Amino acid sequence: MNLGPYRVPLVPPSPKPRLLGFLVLAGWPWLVAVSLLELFLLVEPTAVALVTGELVGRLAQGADRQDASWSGIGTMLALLGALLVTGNVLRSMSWPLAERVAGRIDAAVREELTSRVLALPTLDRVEDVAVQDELTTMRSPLLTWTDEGIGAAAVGRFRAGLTMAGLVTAMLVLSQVVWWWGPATAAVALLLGRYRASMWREFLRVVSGTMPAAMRGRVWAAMMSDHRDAKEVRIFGLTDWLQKHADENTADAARRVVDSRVALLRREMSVFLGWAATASVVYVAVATSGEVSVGQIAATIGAVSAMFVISMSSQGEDMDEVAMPAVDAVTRIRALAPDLEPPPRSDGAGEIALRDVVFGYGEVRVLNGVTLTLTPGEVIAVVGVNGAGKTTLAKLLTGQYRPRTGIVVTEPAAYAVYQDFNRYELSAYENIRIAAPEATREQVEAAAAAVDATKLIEKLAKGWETVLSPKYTDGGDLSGGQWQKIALARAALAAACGARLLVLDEPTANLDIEAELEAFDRIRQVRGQATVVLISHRFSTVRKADRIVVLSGGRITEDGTHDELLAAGGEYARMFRLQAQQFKESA
Ligand SMILES: Nc1ncnc2c1ncn2[C@@H]1O[C@H](COP(=O)(O)OP(=O)(O)OP(=O)(O)O)[C@@H](O)[C@H]1O
Repeated sequence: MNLGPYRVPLVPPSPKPRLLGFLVLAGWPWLVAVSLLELFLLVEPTAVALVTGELVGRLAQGADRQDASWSGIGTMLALLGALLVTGNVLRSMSWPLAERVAGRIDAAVREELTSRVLALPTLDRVEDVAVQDELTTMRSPLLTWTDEGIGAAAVGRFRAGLTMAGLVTAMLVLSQVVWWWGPATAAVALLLGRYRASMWREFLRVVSGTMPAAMRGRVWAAMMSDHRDAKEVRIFGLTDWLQKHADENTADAARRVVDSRVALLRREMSVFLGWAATASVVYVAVATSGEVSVGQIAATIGAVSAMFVISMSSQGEDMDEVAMPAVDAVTRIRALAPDLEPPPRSDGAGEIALRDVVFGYGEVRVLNGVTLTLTPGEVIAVVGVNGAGKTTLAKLLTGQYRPRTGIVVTEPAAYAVYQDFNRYELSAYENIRIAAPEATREQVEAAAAAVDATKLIEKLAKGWETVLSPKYTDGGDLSGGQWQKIALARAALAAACGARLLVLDEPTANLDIEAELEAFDRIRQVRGQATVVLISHRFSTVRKADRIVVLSGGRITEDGTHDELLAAGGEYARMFRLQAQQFKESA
């Protein structure tokens, strides 16, 4: 079934993603600093060659005439010393500075994307597979073995662009002797540099190709030691099986990387030999040209080695290869069209209602014309088989999804406890306070007391301050039911702090029957003015609601009190009797 353009599609990149465009995120002072430093370092080898040539020339002249101009030689020596010292100092700063600039770019990209995702008003956009894919791709280069992201690629590309300045300077020195020597040697340098860059690209492609196997290996290996997986790994005797999979995947990835690295080393040797041959030809040509001074010979030797250093130093294109999918992903996330309409909000009269609401995930329609009006302050239960769309309905009621068609009027002051509520690695106190960060200590403690969670918290190693995770020393690991009490305490706190709509999506599934009934009674007491929507498969609790609706086939098919629905003899009555029968039989 085609549901039409339910989501605003991701717009293809326009204009084309441009790596260098990310540089501005580092800030202009940093860019100027990198530019000046890199330009100096690129020109410095040639400047050293020139000064050396001049120095050697003067020394030779002086030796001939037995009257060396010592002041000129002294100046040249001072200049050479200054160049070498400054060059070495700046060279040691080059890498840290580039890293800093790259880090600033990556941080700015992360910050921007986080705020873009947070700005998406409804959850369906965040849950969109395409958006999640883009976010994963965007983050992935930061996780690869190269540890390089968009920032490093942009800086690399920028530095590669600057190398041309270095090459031109060295070329001019070489051309002083015979004009075409400069361009000819620079052409060879460029070709060899490009060949080397293409070899590295090939290597990176192989490494990227091994990432899935390496990741799989890591996942298998992690399952053997993860405390959550440990119980099944042991009971099913999976250790050897997992180890085999982990080894196979890791070994395969490692072998491909090593083979590729060896091939790369061999090819790099050929580049170096090629350059050695080129340099030899130039040296022989200079030495045999006859009309060249000793100084020019020295300058030529320096310029040739400067060209080699410059052409080999550029890693820019290699980094492009790793980062381009991320650059592409960032461009597409930036192009995410803003939502056309804001999420549903209250009309101010406290009304909460859905009218002819249609909603689906992708092509699959889940709600197919739901109409439901909640009376302020009532406790309404929603029942239905697994997958009927109860949680989906809850997310529409809390404004987290927008209906495809139809109208949702809801209460902005809404709070929900879903089945898969978050278990924050925070203290017990913070785990409850998170529902209303402005709450006072008294309110948090009262909320815990309201759902009978105080005792369990006080028994923890550090009481309220115990981090609720076994990963920490003195951390606490709660049972499923105990965690649900924490989640219910959040709901109680939200109600105490002004929530007008509480959605409880199977919040008591892990509690025993007695605890569940008690929890439900307590929530009723502390909810204040809030309307409560309860989703549950337990009819012992459901029957206590003021009203019950049945969700079936994407619609509300039954609506009434427990007694009314039993008397109607529909699906509710059938489900209720089935559960009641099971209880009788097992009693
Ligand atoms: N984020 C999602 N993306 C795609 N499909 C989804 C998503 N969430 C739910 N669904 C699908 O929508 C349907 C309704 O799911 P929902 O969770 O609303 O049902 P439910 O009535 O709460 O089920 P249960 O009683 O098992 O909790 C299911 O078929 C489910 O697979």
